[in-house]
Amino acid sequence: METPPQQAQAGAGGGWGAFLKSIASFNGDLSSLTAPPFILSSTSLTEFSSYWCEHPSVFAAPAKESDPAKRALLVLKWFLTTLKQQYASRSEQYGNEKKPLNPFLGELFLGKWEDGAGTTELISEQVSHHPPATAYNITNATTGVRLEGYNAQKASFSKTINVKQIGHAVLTVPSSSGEPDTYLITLPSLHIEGLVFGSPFIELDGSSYITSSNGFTAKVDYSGKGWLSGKKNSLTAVLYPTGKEKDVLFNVSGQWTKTFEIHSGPAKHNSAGNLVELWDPAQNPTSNLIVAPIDEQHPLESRRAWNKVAVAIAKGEFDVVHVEKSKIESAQREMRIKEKAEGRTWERRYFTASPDSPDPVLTRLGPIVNLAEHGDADKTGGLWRFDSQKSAQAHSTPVPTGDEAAKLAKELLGQ
Ligand SMILES: CC(C)CCC[C@@H](C)[C@H]1CC[C@H]2[C@@H]3CC=C4C[C@@H](O)CC[C@]4(C)[C@H]3CC[C@]12C
Repeated sequence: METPPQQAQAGAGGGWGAFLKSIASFNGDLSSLTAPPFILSSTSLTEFSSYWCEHPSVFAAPAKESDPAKRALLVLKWFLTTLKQQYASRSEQYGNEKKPLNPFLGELFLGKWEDGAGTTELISEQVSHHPPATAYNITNATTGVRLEGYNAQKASFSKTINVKQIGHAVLTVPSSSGEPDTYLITLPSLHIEGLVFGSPFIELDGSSYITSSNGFTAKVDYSGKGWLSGKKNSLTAVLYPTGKEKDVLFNVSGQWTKTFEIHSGPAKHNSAGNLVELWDPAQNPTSNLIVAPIDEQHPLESRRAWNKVAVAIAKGEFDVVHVEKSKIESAQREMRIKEKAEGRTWERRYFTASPDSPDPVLTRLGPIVNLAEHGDADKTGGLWRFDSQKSAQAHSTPVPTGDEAAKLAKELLGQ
């Protein structure tokens, strides 16, 4: 169905070669990259928020653990299990990484998981377009475990595409003994491998952190092929009481695409005797996200809004792709001009940008993981927080149908 890279390279007059040249001189805004057709995905970045919770029971598990250090370990374990979905699922599914659709302001992706963990609700919204930023909120109804966060990307070119993630996530774990735990999570940097061969895939770089209000910090180090372990997608992680990096309580090692092992104590003592757990994604199938059928969705929901583009991509009709994308882009441009003239801004449906006052979570935990108090708000269009009042309002408002839906689709998406 899709044109393999080699063919496209040979057939389309050096489409891939021209693309490689163009990225060598681009400005850092990934959404401005014009990629050759075969690398286009019909999935929008707003959908990527679901990667945080493809194992809802692992997500919710910390709520049932009474020991604070073990709770922090379960949070670290959950975070590590999400990496495979986040960063390798497209290459595993299609044979290579693809260029996702660039969401429009106000784009929504809504869904839920129903499984052994009960109901877990996903809300994802494009909260900024210049710069592009996506915010999400995921709540497990049974335990009250809740993740919220937002992210943007800053890319640079040096040998390949290097992506720094801007933004962070906050996990709240209710506890039976008083105050809920708050975990502040930072995001890894990544780069694209395999570019010159026309089969791009992701490798993670550097470190990321999880630090908690109950006094534990986890540091995760990423490395690829030809570095330390020599295997691609490698990771090591340590969990320690905040400020005492030498007092390693647990350590993790393995590959984020394959298996990883958790041992108690520092890595130098690792043996079968202190193995706490081995995580094998092959033994832990992901839970299926339930999304409303397209004709029952809100006109701004991702799969409904991009449906014509997605169909055209699947058929390989790239002139139609271009026409349909342009309709959305120009309707959006006009909407922004209109808003400006009327002195208003687009009302986000589920999130609100915090005012300039210091954010309580970032003030308390940010310094431990090198995150600024203002959350790099200038690079994400704001410091975005889930707004439960707005959400309640959205939940009680019926999804527009008929003429009302048609009017919205026309005005906002040019459809
Ligand atoms: C495929 C090549 C040629 C084109 C470049 C595509 C770029 C725009 C793609 C490739 C991989 C993508 C990343 C893959 C995974 C994630 C994790 C998710 O939680 C936030 C978005 C983020 C960080 C994506 C941002 C966009 C991204 C960097």
